Amino acid sequence: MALRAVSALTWGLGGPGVGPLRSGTFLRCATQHRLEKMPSSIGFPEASRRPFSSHRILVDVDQSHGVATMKLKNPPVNSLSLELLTEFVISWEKLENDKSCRGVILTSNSPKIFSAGLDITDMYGKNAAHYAEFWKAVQEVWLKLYTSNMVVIAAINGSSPAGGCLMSLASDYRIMADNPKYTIGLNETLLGIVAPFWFKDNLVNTIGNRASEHALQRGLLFPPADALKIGLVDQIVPEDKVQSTALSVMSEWLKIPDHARQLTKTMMRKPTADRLLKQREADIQNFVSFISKDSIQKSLHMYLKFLKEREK
Ligand SMILES: CC/C=C\C/C=C\C/C=C\CCC/C=C/C(=O)SCCNC(=O)CCNC(=O)[C@H](O)C(C)(C)COP(=O)(O)OP(=O)(O)OC[C@H]1O[C@@H](n2cnc3c(N)ncnc32)[C@H](O)[C@@H]1OP(=O)(O)O
Repeated sequence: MALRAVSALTWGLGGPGVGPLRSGTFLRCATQHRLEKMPSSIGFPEASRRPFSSHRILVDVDQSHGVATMKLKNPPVNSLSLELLTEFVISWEKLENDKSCRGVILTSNSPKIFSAGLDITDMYGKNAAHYAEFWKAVQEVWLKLYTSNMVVIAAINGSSPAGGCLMSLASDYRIMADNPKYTIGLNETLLGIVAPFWFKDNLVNTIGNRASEHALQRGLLFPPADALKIGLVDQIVPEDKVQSTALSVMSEWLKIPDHARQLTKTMMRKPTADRLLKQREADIQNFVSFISKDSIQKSLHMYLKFLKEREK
């Protein structure tokens, strides 16, 4: 009972839009008290777990530690379809509105693939209204992730091209499974398409201008060790340690008082998010006209054909 009161006060102080810190020392002690009890593996005690799910998103909230694990579940390759993106936003808002949730670990339910990126079939052979709705959903997911008040850790347990890489980039910290078969990067040019300015901004903010120029123009997909070298991921760990590492990194991040971390995150990220927010509609129109071009549709058709016919 006593612990519950302390936790509620701590989270109340740290939640979004709350007043100034009353006692930094108390907050730190209370937070640490809770975090010391955080398990180093996924085995949350049943009583404090509150799972919820939709067709393509599985969420498990560990209420006693204020950490949710969100898993993408869209077989076979976790492509980011309009349906998945829509369900993602609904689940995300639920977590944002849950004062007890301070951090989210974003991962995949499929072995070997974090996410194959945007669902190409949502960008091919559809009408302008569909493309517009799809792109708005892509923007929304990125904005939610990039500007979240919660600590977001990407536990990248498989390949993560293009849109999958973007979701990782929008997180606060990236941990990738150290398997050379997996790759991560913004490979849009290989499909004959172009990463929009806000994908590019997020990449530049993460790995710098020169490395981004190189990576983006060539559509490079990096194996984990190379991704670590250029700072595209923060840590690589054996495959079976991705989730436990994410939990222990999360416990470190959650030692920082929420309001101070959140204000700092906003200071760092707001200009980039605002750049999209200021021209959101124009960005949608730009996408629709770009993706509707015959030449681009032809490129996507060829790429889908290549994916289906290539040797495995
Ligand atoms: C000045 C600026 C001007 C203009 C800019 C304006 C606007 C911007 C315009 C566009 C921006 C778009 C940004 C796009 C972002 C993206 O994310 S595009 C998607 C890129 N993704 C990829 O390239 C990954 C492709 N997939 C793979 O490499 C592999 O599938 C995999 C490594 C992920 C997994 O490999 P395997 O396990 O071997 O699985 P398969 O390859 O057999 O795949 C199974 C099945 O799934 C289908 N599939 C794979 N990826 C996708 C996908 N992204 N979308 C839809 N479907 C996909 C694949 O074809 C197989 O289908 P079947 O053969 O089973 O039918």
